[in-house]
Amino acid sequence: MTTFQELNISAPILKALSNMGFEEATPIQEQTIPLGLKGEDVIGQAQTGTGKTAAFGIPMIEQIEKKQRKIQGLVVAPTRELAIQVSEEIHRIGKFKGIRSLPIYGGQQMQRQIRSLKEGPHIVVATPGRLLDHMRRKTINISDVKTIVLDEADEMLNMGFIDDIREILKMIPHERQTLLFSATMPKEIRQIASTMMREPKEVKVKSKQLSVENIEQRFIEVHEKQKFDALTNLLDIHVPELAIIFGRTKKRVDELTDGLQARGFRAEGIHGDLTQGKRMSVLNKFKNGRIEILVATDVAARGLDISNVTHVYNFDIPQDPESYVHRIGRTGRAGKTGVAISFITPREMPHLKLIEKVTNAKVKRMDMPTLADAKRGQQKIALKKLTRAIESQDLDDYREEAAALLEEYDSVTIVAATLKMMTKERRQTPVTLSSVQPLSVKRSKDNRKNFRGKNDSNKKRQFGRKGKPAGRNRKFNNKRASK
Ligand SMILES: Nc1ncnc2c1ncn2[C@@H]1O[C@H](COP(=O)(O)OP(=O)(O)OP(=O)(O)O)[C@@H](O)[C@H]1O
Ligand SMILES: [Mg+2]
Repeated sequence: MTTFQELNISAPILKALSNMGFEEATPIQEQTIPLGLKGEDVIGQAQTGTGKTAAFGIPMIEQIEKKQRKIQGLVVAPTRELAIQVSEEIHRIGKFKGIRSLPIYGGQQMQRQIRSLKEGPHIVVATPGRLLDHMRRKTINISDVKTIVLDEADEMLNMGFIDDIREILKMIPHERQTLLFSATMPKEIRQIASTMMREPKEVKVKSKQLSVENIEQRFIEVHEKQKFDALTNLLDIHVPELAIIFGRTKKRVDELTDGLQARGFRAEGIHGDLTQGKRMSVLNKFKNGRIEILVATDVAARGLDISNVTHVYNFDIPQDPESYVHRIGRTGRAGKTGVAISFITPREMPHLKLIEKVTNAKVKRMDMPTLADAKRGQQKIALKKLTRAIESQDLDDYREEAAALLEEYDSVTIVAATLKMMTKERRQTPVTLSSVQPLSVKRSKDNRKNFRGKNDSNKKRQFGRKGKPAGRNRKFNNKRASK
């Protein structure tokens, strides 16, 4: 184990890391920070939740000249929430050095961002679309950037974002340092990446599997129509502290959220069609535990670091194995444990096999949960509460009544009645979801090519949002817009 002192990190950063409770460097930090400090280009791949943000954040911050009020570091991230989160983490790490970091993302007032940009941040963390808007309006100057990071690099270099990234890179000096980080890095993307870098050093943290070992991975084979009941039964059995449920489309997320609320769960949805204000308020409620379930499209699949997410449910199987890795990686972070359950229809079983192959992990089958299991789950909760009350000993106000009851009824009957009252009886409101097309898979040898569903075909990506031909609008039709 390596301490941050051993990595030659300056005192103000060390102080910040210690305040953040970071005692030792994680393996990806240990291996990439020295390279980053030397100014090398790095492709860093390590499992979800293992501290990649600090792995690129620390060397970037170390190389900033504080007195120069120019943007010297640029991080590009695929979603708004991630840009905000990364900017906050950079702010925390750079606090005692006096580093100013600014998130720039769509859905926020341009004027406000322009004002903040004028205040001279050292580091900007941006989503590509909004960054390009500022570049075109000349309201941002990135010609002094020394280090650029693509967080979630494989996502940033896939078809949906690649042209944006090329355009951004054109405006950054050639002698820049380029850092690419992700938990997944398919070969094709790695190749594209290396054309944008100078002799990149590739760091891949050795691990048997692509996903984190401390996530218990299971699947349930279930017909489409049984999915929703299976989900609510499972939730009653698991009683997650915080859970994320992933659905395939925005409509699906809305319907699932409504259905869960109808059955009495504190659930809210997040996807790309909501206003930025709504997206933020839902995410904050989830972080504070005011809602227990976040229903999401893949907009929440990458990078988000919310502690205490104990369960992830893939209500719909993700589009590709990489997406699976990122989705389940919202739990089991920073050494914690987590549970990930995927619902797989019989036709989708080949997808599961591919996920297992690509991630090199076994996803264990579990039985379909029944309503009786769910009721037992809720009884257990009541029992826990009752036991806690018994152990609290703060019962004197109730003893007299209790003694009186015991004269009339036997003790087992009284306890049974108490438990019954305390057990939450789930409303079994019928919920019907619109049907979705299962992911199609041709039974070819290389089924990876055919993994993407019909809704996500490349053909569709060549047209703008309203069926306009490719052009400026094309970028609105990539994954960013469809989440
Ligand atoms: N050295 C460390 N010691 C303790 N905690 C750490 C350390 N480094 C990072 N963390 C914490 O671990 C959590 C996960 O870190 P981070 O979000 O950077 O992971 P990641 O590797 O980027 O994951 P993902 O692939 O999902 O984006 C964060 O809460 C972060 O503050
Ligand atoms: Mg990350």
